[in-house]
Amino acid sequence: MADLDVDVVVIGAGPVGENVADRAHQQGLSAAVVEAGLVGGECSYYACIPSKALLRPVDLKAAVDRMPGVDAGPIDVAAVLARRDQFANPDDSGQADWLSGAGITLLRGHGRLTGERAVEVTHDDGTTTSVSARNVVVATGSVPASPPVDGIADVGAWTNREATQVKEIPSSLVILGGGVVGVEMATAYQRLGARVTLVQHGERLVPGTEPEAGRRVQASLEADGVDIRLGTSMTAVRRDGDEVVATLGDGSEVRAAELLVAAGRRSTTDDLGLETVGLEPGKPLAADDSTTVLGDWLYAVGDASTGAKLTHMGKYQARICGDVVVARSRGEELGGRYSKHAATAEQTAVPQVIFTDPQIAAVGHTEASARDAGLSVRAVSYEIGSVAGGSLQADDYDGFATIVVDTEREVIVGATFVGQDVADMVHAATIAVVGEVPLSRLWHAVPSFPTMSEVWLRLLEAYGM
Ligand SMILES: Cc1cc2nc3c(=O)[nH]c(=O)nc-3n(C[C@H](O)[C@H](O)[C@H](O)COP(=O)(O)OP(=O)(O)OC[C@H]3O[C@@H](n4cnc5c(N)ncnc54)[C@H](O)[C@@H]3O)c2cc1C
Ligand SMILES: NC(=O)c1ccc[n+]([C@@H]2O[C@H](COP(=O)([O-])OP(=O)(O)OC[C@H]3O[C@@H](n4cnc5c(N)ncnc54)[C@H](O)[C@@H]3O)[C@@H](O)[C@H]2O)c1
Repeated sequence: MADLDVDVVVIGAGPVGENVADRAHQQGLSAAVVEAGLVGGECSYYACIPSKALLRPVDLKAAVDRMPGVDAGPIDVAAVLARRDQFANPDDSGQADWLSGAGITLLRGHGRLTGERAVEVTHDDGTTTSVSARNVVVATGSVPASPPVDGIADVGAWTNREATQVKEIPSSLVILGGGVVGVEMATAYQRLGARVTLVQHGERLVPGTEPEAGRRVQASLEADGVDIRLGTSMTAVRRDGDEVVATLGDGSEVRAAELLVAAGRRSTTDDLGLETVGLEPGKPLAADDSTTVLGDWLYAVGDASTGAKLTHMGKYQARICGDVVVARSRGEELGGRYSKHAATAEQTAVPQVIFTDPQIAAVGHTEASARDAGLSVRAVSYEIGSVAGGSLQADDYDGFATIVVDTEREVIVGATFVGQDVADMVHAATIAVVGEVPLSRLWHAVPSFPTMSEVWLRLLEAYGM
């Protein structure tokens, strides 16, 4: 007999795990979540929330500085860090209270599968709780990947945790990785007073985006004074007194007070008992569109899975997963594409906002990824500064929009917006992509004057409407 028997046990109470439990519980199932660290996961304390709390003030100051007649004054770094603490104080009692208030059992400890529909939780004091559950959901998130750099384990390198919880901005920072974390943290730290060097082994920053987006962010970071080293890897790193000394592939050395490793993330599936159910530990769990991994009982969502490593996509998978578990518990058939039981947007319309200056807000395909997927596409671009709303938003507005049009169906399969304050513009594109709205109908979606959304009209005209 297990110590606890529930309909659903979720391993990992990050934003994604919490949402699965809530969705299933709200529809009448009993649910428990197992959490080894903080309820709320990486996103709340060490990732999305604190990083954006560091970025919003520097973004706002840059916008004000671009506007004649208003004066932002210098940044009060201590006040910025204090406000960050209000958002991301690593105390999870509020989130734990929310779970218990919602009627979801919280088991603090490390969860492992011990066989089909069976989980054991090892608590901090070494005691264990056995849980039997009709459904087991893996929502264990991810940890930073460690690139193969000699000496990296011995220099006290920062991960996203130290970077987002920092108490004092270091005089200098070398960042390994020019992906999303790398460019966001380069923006924040350079503008909060550190001298930043960014090392990226590819030829461009944020490689998954339209190439011009990476170039604009690079130009802006360089204008801020960030030293960007593209096309070179870090090969070795050592401490020399108070400094870290990084050796790059071209033989050059970079010295800085701290090193931040931002070289991607690895799904946390290595110590999860996956071998007890015939799965290989240490890899992202491959789930189908219904988020199912095995049979009708094992599911994977969020960063632990092969899906997009983004909070909003994980929470979308969580809603799908909760509804699938509920449907199966009621003996109902699962619906198809675009039902509540299929995470179809994972294949067609993943949105992401990168909070650099300029911001990059994109959804669906880039031109290159659409061609790689075998689509016949035409991409058109337009400078946002050339529409009245853009020129009013900022002098010399630096930014553009691109739409990728499937020429056979005449629908948009991807869009990218780059520039100041474009974050919220991407959702209109997400609706157009998911809705497969024909261009002939989009022509009647009239953007208000004078807003930056008028770029939609110019894009359609550029396409030939
Ligand atoms: C610096 C940074 C900034 C980011 N900014 C954004 C952003 O702006 N927008 C965005 O959409 N995404 C952002 N992301 C990505 C986002 O943080 C992740 O996609 C999101 O946290 C994934 O949620 P999750 O619940 O799957 O995993 P996590 O948040 O990692 O939570 C997993 C939880 O599972 C627990 N756990 C793991 N193993 C076990 C176990 N065996 N037993 C019990 N508990 C366990 C962990 O302690 C953790 O609390 C950012 C990431 C980083 C690193
Ligand atoms: N605003 C957001 O949505 C947001 C913000 C931060 C992070 N995230 C998510 O968190 C995840 C992790 O972000 P990330 O930036 O760590 O990963 P990433 O995969 O976006 O970027 C890692 C980068 O590091 C580079 N790299 C890897 N090894 C290297 C080496 N040895 N030397 C030099 N460069 C090297 C890669 O070329 C790559 O560009 C991503 O999935 C991202 O989407 C999202």
